[in-house]
Amino acid sequence: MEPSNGKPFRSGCVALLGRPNVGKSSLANALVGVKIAAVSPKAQTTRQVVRGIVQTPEAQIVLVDTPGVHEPRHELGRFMIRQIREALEEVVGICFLVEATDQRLSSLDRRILEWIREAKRPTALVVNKVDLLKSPEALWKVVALYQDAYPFEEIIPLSATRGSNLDVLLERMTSWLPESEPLFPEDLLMDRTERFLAGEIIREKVFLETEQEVPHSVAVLVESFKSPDEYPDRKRLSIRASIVVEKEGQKIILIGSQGAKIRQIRLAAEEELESTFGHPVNLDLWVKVRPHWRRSEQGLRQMGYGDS
Ligand SMILES: Nc1nc2c(ncn2[C@@H]2O[C@H](COP(=O)(O)OP(=O)(O)OP(=O)(O)O)[C@@H](O)[C@H]2O)c(=O)[nH]1
Repeated sequence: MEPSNGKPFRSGCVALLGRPNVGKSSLANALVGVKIAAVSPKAQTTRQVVRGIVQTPEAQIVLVDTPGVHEPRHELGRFMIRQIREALEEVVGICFLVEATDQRLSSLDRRILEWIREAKRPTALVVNKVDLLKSPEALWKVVALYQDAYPFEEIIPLSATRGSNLDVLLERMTSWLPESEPLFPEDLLMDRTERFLAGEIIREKVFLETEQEVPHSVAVLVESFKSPDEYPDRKRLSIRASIVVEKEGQKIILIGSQGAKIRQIRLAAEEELESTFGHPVNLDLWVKVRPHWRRSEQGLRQMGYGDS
């Protein structure tokens, strides 16, 4: 495949890596231009690697959005960490995301830097959330903090939510890619199905509407996903999903007084599903209890978190 400027086409995978909540999924969504991954102010929103595809005239950049690096406390956490390690083997470059307001290197950051050393890939320090900074001096401080710990090839300050400096990041990532035919079909935006995305949108709304341990105990199973073509009046997308929690008490919280909480979640999810898929949506939500599903491999597999 020849791009318009006559240079050979490039294609490859680049990892977005960092602690929970630094904005990896927000950056993936901003670069792809549509939502491919759930975003919330709570740590560990992302649980599975999602690949988002950015197509430019010269290149196809496959962004590998990874779960936040954390100290796992159960099988789900270990599954998330395994995926991150596997992703690092597949990529040709790494974007290490940190926050512009960071004051010191955490133990998680140090662990990530060890993995980066082992991976031996070109790595950019991506300082996200620069919109929160009050002065340019504050940016120099955070850059110096991380630069002292690792010789990054590139330093790119940006804001994923404001969309600033994304073009510079894309340019740098493109320079890492080998000459190659596109890895994915050109019209594809992500490596997951619409059904998967629907489940993630519902789970994101649970994260946004619940507190403490409840969001982390939740899995969403999309039981049925019928596109308008399959639905009798041919105009609505019809989705039935179970929100699975670990304890009866969590189920009561999720349903809320007279069903108020689950209704709020359903309305928020319907609104986003409609704008994502471009059809009116009928969302049927059920809450189920599966004790300790996060603690066993079998429980994880039942919730769709299987090792590929
Ligand atoms: N102010 C500001 N907030 C941001 C920016 N980027 C992301 N955020 C917010 O940071 C929070 C975490 O964003 P996510 O994209 O879910 O972070 P993540 O790194 O994918 O998180 P995990 O799934 O826990 O690994 C959300 O509330 C985002 O809106 C930014 O550029 N500026």
